[in-house]
Amino acid sequence: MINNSLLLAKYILQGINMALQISGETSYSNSFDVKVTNEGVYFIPRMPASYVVDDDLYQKLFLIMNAVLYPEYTLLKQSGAYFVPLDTDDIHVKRALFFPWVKGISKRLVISDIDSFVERLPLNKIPIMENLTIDLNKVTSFAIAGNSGSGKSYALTYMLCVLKRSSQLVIVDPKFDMPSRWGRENNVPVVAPNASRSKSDFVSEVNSELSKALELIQQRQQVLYNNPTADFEHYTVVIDEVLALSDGVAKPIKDGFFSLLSQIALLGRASKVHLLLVSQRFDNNAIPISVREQLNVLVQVGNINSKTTQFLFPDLSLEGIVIPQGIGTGLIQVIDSEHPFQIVPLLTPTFNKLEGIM
Ligand SMILES: Nc1ncnc2c1ncn2[C@@H]1O[C@H](COP(=O)(O)OP(=O)(O)OP(=O)(O)O)[C@@H](O)[C@H]1O
Repeated sequence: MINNSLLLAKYILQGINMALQISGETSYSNSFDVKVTNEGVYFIPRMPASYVVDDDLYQKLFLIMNAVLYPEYTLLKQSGAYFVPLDTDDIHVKRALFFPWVKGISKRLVISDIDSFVERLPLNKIPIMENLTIDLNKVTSFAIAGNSGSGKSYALTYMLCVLKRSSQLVIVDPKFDMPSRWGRENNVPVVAPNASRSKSDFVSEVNSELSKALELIQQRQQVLYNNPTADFEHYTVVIDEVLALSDGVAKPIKDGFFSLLSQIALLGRASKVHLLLVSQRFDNNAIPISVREQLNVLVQVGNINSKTTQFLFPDLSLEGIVIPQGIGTGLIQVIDSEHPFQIVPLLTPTFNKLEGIM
C-alpha cells in the first residue's frame, strides 16, 4: 500500500516517463511534474513545451495513470482535458491537467437486511457503492437506463428503499409492476394505468401529478423569497418506463408531459423537488433535451457500448474504463457542485429479497 503522496507521485512519474511518448520529453528533462493530493493527481507541464497540451495528451495520461494506480485508486473519466490554474508566480508552471480520483475500485454493496440498512442510514445519504455515496442535497434529477433484463428494476427498487428514508415519494408505473407493489407495501402513492382507461387518459393523470409537483415548487419558491434559508423535505417523482409514457399519446398530452418534466427538472433544485426517471433509453422521444441536460445522476446498466451510452453519455470515449462483468453492472456519473464530470464503473447494490414485491 502506497500511502505517502510524494512516493506515489514519484511512482506515477515513473509510469509516465516510461509509457508516454512525447518528443522524447520526460520529467528528467524537467518537461513536466506530477503532484498528488487527496482529490487526485496534477500533471504539471513546464511551458512552453515541445508537446501539445490538449485532450489527446489528457486521455493518454488517463490511460497510463489509471493502469498504474489500479486497484489503489480509480481515476474519474472526463470528457475532455481538465485544466486547473495553480497558485504560483512562475508562469512556466501556472497550470496543470487535473485527474480527480476516488480511493479504491468500485465495489458492490451487499446488504443482508435492507430494512435495517435504511433505518441506520444518515439522512440525505444515498450509498451506491462502497466508495461512492450521493448526497441528496447536492443533486436534483436521476436517470436509470438499461435494456430489458439488465437490472434496471432491481436498481430502481433499491433507490426507492433508500430514497424513502429522506424523501417523500410519488410513483408513476406504466407497467403496473414492481414499483406499484413496492408503493402498496410502503404506503407510497402510485399512478398506474387500469384496463378501462385509454393511454392518453393515463398520461393526463400523470400530468396532473406532475402539476402538483410544479405547484409545490412554486409554493416553496414563495417561501424562499421571504426566507432564503428555509429548508424543505425532499420530494421525488419517480417515473418508471418513461418511454412507454411519451410514446403513442395524443400530441397535446405529450407536449404537456414534456413541458412539465422540463419545468420540474429546471426549477426543482432549490425547492428540493427531484425526478427519478427510468427508461430503456433516453433519446429525444423519451424526454426533452432540456430534461436530459439537467440530469445529474446518470446510470446505465447492462451492455455498455457506444450505442447504449450515446444518450446519457454522448461525449464519453470508453477507452480506459474498466467495466465490471456480471449482473447489475454498468456506469454511473454524478454531477454535483464538487464534481463537474465524473464517470465511474458501477456495480448496483445487492440486497435481500423483498417479500411480496420482487
Ligand atoms: N445488483 C444486483 N444484485 C443481484 N441481482 C441482481 C442485481 N441486479 C439485477 N439482478 C438480477 O438480475 C435480474 C434482472 O434484473 P431486472 O429484473 O431488474 O432487469 P430489468 O432491466 O428491470 O428488466 P425488465 O426491464 O425486463 O424488467 C433479476 O433476476 C435481478 O434479481
